[in-house]
Amino acid sequence: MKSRMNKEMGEVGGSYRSYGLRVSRALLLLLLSVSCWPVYAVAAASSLCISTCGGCPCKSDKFKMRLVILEDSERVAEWAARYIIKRINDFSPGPNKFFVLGLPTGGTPLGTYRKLVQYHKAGKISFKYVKTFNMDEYVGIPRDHDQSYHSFMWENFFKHIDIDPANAHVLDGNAPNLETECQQYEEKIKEAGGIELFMGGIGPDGHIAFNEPGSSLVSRTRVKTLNQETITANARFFGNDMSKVPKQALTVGVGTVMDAREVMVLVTGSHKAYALHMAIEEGVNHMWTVSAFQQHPRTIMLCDEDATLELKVKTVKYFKTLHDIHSCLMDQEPQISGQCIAK
Ligand SMILES: N[C@@H]1[C@@H](O)[C@H](O)[C@@H](COP(=O)(O)O)O[C@@H]1O
Repeated sequence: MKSRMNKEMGEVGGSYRSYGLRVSRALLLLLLSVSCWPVYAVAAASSLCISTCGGCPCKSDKFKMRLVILEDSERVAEWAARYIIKRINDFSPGPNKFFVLGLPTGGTPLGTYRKLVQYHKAGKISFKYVKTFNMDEYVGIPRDHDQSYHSFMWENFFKHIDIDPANAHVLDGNAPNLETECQQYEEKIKEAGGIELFMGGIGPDGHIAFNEPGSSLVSRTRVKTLNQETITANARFFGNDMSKVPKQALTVGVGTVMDAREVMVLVTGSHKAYALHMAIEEGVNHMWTVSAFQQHPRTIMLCDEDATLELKVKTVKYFKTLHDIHSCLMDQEPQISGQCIAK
């Protein structure tokens, strides 16, 4: 009887509480709708403000995957370089606090490396207290081969900046024991404190690093046999002679990249458009390994207009609006196009 009374009292109390809750929720909504008005003016939808920021004033740094669309590859390179610089400088690295940066090779990040070198020469960024870990390396070609990823990184980036070569890590594709090399690479990343920002590129089949279609989405650094599409795509670097393209590589796993605190994937050109569609608009799928980053808490997919050709107009519009709002409200990234439309 007593317990029934208590229950009834509880229910009555509950209804008072839920009435109170409803009132405070209404007040909160009223407050949000007043303080969010610049966002509403742009987004024309209150749900956008709440789903992207978790509520105004949009200062949360927790995102789902973001897609930043810029006009062309030149702007992508500029944006990526400035973003890296901002992240390193905000981190304030020092002798006891190294910024750990993951890096890719390939044609796509070349422009970003060029810009980083320019900014370094202009005194805007130092790599003295930065440790880098590259994504991958071919197996079996000499380290000083002009197409090894060691040579690529040295020629295009490391030799132009003030990084201590001992802090610039690239997997050794000629190690006596390749499995041990891969295990030790994982340990070195851990010892360095994990990767703060991992920049990546993708192949036309949506692979990240050398995690070819069908790779496990929780894979770690390992030896990988390359598939025909990747060998064909990379033949351009070997005088278009497929027989000269290495057939195996060492690569960080999808899981290794997923462990990074932040990931930024560069995607440029119409030949990557289908991969971008699979990465953004379809579900997580090990046949398109880059799609795994839909489940990473802090991933930026940075692309040019050409790479969006296979996306729905609605998707492009949604992310473009979101990007403008974020750039403006977060003041967290470089403003390339300049104008903050929400202010
Ligand atoms: N292992 C590399 C990847 O890390 C790179 O992302 C991809 C795309 O290269 P590109 O940027 O030249 O298209 O090529 C290779 O497969």
